Amino acid sequence: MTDDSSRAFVPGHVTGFFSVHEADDPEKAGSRGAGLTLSDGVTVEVEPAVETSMQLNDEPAAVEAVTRVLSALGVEARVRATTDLPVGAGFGVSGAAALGTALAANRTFDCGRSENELVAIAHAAEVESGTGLGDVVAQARGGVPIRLDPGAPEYGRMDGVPAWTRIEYLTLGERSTSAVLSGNTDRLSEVGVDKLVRLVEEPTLPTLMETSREFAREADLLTPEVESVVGDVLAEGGEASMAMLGETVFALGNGLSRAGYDAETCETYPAGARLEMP
Ligand SMILES: Nc1ncnc2c1ncn2[C@@H]1O[C@H](COP(=O)(O)OP(=O)(O)O)[C@@H](O)[C@H]1O
Ligand SMILES: CC(C)(COP(=O)(O)O)[C@@H](O)C(=O)O
Repeated sequence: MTDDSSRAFVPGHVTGFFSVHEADDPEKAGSRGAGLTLSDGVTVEVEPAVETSMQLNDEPAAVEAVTRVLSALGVEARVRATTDLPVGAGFGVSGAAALGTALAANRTFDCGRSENELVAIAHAAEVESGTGLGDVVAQARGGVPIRLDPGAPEYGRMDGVPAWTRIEYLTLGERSTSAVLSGNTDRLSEVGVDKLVRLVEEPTLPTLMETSREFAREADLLTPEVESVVGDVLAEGGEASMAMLGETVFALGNGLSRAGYDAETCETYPAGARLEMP
């Protein structure tokens, strides 16, 4: 790191179920739903540059939400994001990169914004890019977030499942979030609201997993591969579901390895996105 660079860490976030809420103002648009933030996340380093550029795991990369954040702050920067998480697989990597860029750029360039203002900038950038609706506010909160109302901090009401757990995940392939979000989401949203009502009545991890499984099936998002892996975990007495929106299965505890899969391991992340010590 150079003297004038700053670094932030943002947890990954898997959504279990969600409903889409559109609005003209991207700060008011978003999703309601629930998921888990993860100790596996994205580290973002920002330093001043003559012209904006971005790298993801040391390769040149384009994440629209990141460039939108830099434009909103009126700065040109070199952004370096690193992550062990698969990209485009339902872990909110684009939201994490946007939020990490907002936090680190604010410090590097002395932009003088508050945390809520930076979350709002990253949320709006993510919504306008079509790559996510609720990841940024969940990643800013940490834990096992329940998104009661959609939108940036000024609008979105949040709660959480008071829990900590080890998590395993297995990615079978990529799935474009923007392709799903730009299609008809009426049915998906109807099911998502239904599951939210259930989870609010009983805010526990088993209910989160059960409602997530029902959502994936009833909203017609399951693929045969994901369904078969989830079925194997359940058959061994474990809890698993599909990460929205990706070809990814996540399980509580050691559910995937117990079913014979070679899975990645992490845990829920108790806190929200944060700047790191220089
Ligand atoms: N190697 C890559 N694979 C997939 N997406 C990538 C890659 N590099 C950059 N991107 C960008 O990252 C973003 C991924 O967004 P999304 O599909 O919502 O996935 P995620 O669930 O990880 O947030 C998109 O903006 C895409 O253009
Ligand atoms: C499910 C999704 C719309 C996209 O999530 P991802 O593919 O991880 O960017 C998320 O942002 C949400 O609102 O819950």
